[in-house]
Amino acid sequence: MIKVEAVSKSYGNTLAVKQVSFEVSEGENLILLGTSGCGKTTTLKMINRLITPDAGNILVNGKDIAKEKPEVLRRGIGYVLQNTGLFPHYTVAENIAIVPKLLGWEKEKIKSRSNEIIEKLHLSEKYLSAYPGELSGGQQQRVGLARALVTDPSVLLMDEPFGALDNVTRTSIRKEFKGLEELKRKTMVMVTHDIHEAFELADRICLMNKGEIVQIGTPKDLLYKPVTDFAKNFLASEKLSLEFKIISMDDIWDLIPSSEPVSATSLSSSVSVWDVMDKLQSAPSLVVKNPSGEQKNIAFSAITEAFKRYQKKQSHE
Ligand SMILES: Nc1ncnc2c1ncn2[C@@H]1O[C@H](COP(=O)(O)OP(=O)(O)OP(=O)(O)O)[C@@H](O)[C@H]1O
Repeated sequence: MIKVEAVSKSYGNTLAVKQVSFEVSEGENLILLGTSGCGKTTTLKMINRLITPDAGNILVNGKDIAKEKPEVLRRGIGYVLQNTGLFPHYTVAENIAIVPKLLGWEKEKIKSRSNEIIEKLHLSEKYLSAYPGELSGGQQQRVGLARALVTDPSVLLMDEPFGALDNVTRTSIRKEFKGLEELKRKTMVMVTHDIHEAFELADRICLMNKGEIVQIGTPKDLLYKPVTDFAKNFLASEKLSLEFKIISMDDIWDLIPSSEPVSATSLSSSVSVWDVMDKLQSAPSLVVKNPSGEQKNIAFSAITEAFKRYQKKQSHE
């Protein structure tokens, strides 16, 4: 659990972070989102004491971090840096082994855990002896994540973890990231300026502007209940595509007419409207099943109609 209480930081005359407070529950992924220079990275780096706040308190797992030795604190917090931050003259195995070595792990334990984490992140073991420069951007990103996860820390901080990747790699790695078992129990704070990334990965989003928090809430809160014009305008140009991605078939289930299923295979109703519409490009209809086992046959007209009605309902709430 992470608790940030009224934290501020200035660089000379620049007030980079002003009275920022938030909590991240165990197992939650909070994403700091905002325009360039709004204080996201400074906020993140204060959580592992890479930057010292001028005022306020930060607690990690109940302990005031100001009272802990920075190096001890950092060994317990996974950190994925912008542009991976891998040491170019260390092999992949050596990069991954940095924190385990500091913790005094036996050689064999380092080796077996490195192999395990590399496999979980879908990287071949053959890369362990390679140097970062010999890997693609996506592979380097996986190594950065492996290095942060190797000691299985309960807290993970990530600064634009997919920032250096091209759009196609970024989208696919993001999907994979979402499904990673190793990340399911982690308490995470992630920085991004990419709205779609934030909406796809966050449990809650902390929208920042000029060093201050504008709004903290679920993706749906931000879309349907923006608290200021800034929040509304920040998302305006992407609103429709974000809605397609965060509205699930569960959300619109009751708005879709019942019908007899016409296929033996079915999709889970937890999928997004976007995913179903994507699949409907190559099939006239498909069957979706909800958690109680009810199945509905979904065609393009039914889903668009239900989606429109859902949008209307939200705007009236
Ligand atoms: N070391 C520093 N010295 C002086 N000013 C700094 C320093 N680091 C950050 N700043 C300034 O503090 C403000 C917040 O910077 P920060 O990097 O936290 O923002 P950010 O939202 O992460 O931006 P970006 O997305 O561009 O990385 C900016 O105005 C930035 O120029």
